[in-house]
Amino acid sequence: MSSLSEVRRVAIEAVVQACRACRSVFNQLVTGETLIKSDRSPVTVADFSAQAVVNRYLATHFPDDAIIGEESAQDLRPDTPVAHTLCNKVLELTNAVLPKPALTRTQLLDTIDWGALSAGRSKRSRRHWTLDPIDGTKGFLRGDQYAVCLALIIDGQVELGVMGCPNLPAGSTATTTTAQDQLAPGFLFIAERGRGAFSRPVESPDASVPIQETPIRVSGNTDLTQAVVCESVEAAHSSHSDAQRIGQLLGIQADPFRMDSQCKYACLARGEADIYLRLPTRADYIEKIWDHATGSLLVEEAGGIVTDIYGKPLDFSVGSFLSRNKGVIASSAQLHPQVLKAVQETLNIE
Ligand SMILES: Nc1ncnc2c1ncn2[C@@H]1O[C@H](COP(=O)(O)OS(=O)(=O)O)[C@@H](OP(=O)(O)O)[C@H]1O
Ligand SMILES: [Mg+2]
Ligand SMILES: [Mg+2]
Ligand SMILES: [Mg+2]
Repeated sequence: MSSLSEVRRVAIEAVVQACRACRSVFNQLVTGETLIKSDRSPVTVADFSAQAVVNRYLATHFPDDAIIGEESAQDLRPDTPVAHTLCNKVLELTNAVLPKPALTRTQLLDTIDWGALSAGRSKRSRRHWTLDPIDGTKGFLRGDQYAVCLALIIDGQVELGVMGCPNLPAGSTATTTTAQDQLAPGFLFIAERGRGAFSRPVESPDASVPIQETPIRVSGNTDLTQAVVCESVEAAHSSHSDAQRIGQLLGIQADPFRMDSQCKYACLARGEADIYLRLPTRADYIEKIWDHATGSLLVEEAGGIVTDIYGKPLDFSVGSFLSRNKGVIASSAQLHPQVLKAVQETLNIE
C-alpha cells in the first residue's frame, strides 16, 4: 500500500495536469465543441480530457483502487463522424499533457471509463476515488470559475481532497473572471483529514522556484450583518429565493456572492466568504458525491462545518449519491448553529 504522502503527490500531479488540459481546451476551442448530454448539461472536450488525465494517473499508480467519476465515454464510442472528430480532439489534448507513451483511441476510451469498467474493485476495496473532471461546466464555458475535484474516500469518509481552480483569482470576491485571471496560474487546494487545508498556485510562474503551500482557515467573523453568503450561479441548482429569505432573517446586508462550482467551498475555506448555501430546488434531486467530496473536506479541515439542511453531516458511504442528505449548509463553526436555525425556520423543517 502506498504511503499517504505518495497518494497526495500523485493526486496533486493528476489534478495539475488535468487543469493544464482544461486550460488548453479553453484557449483552443471552448464553445465550438460543446455537445448536449441526455441531462442537457454541456459536456466539453475538456471534461473528457480531464477525466482521462486523472484516471490515467490513478490507474497507473493505484491499479487496485476504484474510481467513481462523473463522465462516461459513451458519447465518444459510436462509429460516427461526429464521435470520431470529438474523440480525436480529446485524444490530442489528453496526450499533450500525459507522460509518454501516447494513449491509443481504445486506451483513451477505456481510461475515461476506467472506473465503470472495473466497478468490481469498489466491492473488494475499502477505498475509492471520486472525480469531477470539471465541476461548474457552465462556468468553464463562460470563462468564469470551474474546478477539477478529486477526493479519496476510505470506509465512507473523505480522507484526501485536491481541487484545482485555474481561473480563481487571489482573495477577491469578484463574480466575473478577467482576462488577467485567466492568464494567472489559479489556485490549487489540498485537504487531508486531520492534517489541515492548504492553498498553492496550480503551477509555478517560474519553474525554478519551488511551489509553497500555505495553510488556510475559515473566516473568524462572528458578525452576521457583515457575513458574505455564496451560492450557485444557476438558480436551478440552489434556490436563490430561499437564500434571500434566510439572509434577511439573519440580518445579512451584502448581496449574495454567486460563483460556479466547488470554488465556493474554496472561498469559504480561505476565509473570503462566510456561508455557503445549497438549497434544494426540487424534492427529487439527489446530490452527487463528486460535487461535494473535495469541497466539504476542504472546509472542515479549514475549521468549518458542513451539514445538510437537517444538520446531518454529508454521508459519503452510500455510493455515487448523497442519498441520505438534502442540500448543503457550510460555514465557520461559530456561525453554523445560527445559519442552520434560520434555514430550518425558513424551510419549515421541524
Ligand atoms: N437541480 C440541481 N440541484 C443541485 N445541483 C445540480 C442540479 N443539477 C445539476 N447540479 C450539479 O451542480 C453542479 C454545478 O455546481 P454549482 O451549482 O455549484 O455551480 S453552477 O452555479 O451550476 O455553475 C453540476 O456539476 P457539473 O455538471 O460538474 O458542472 C451538477 O452536478
Ligand atoms: Mg455535470
Ligand atoms: Mg459537478
Ligand atoms: Mg462536472
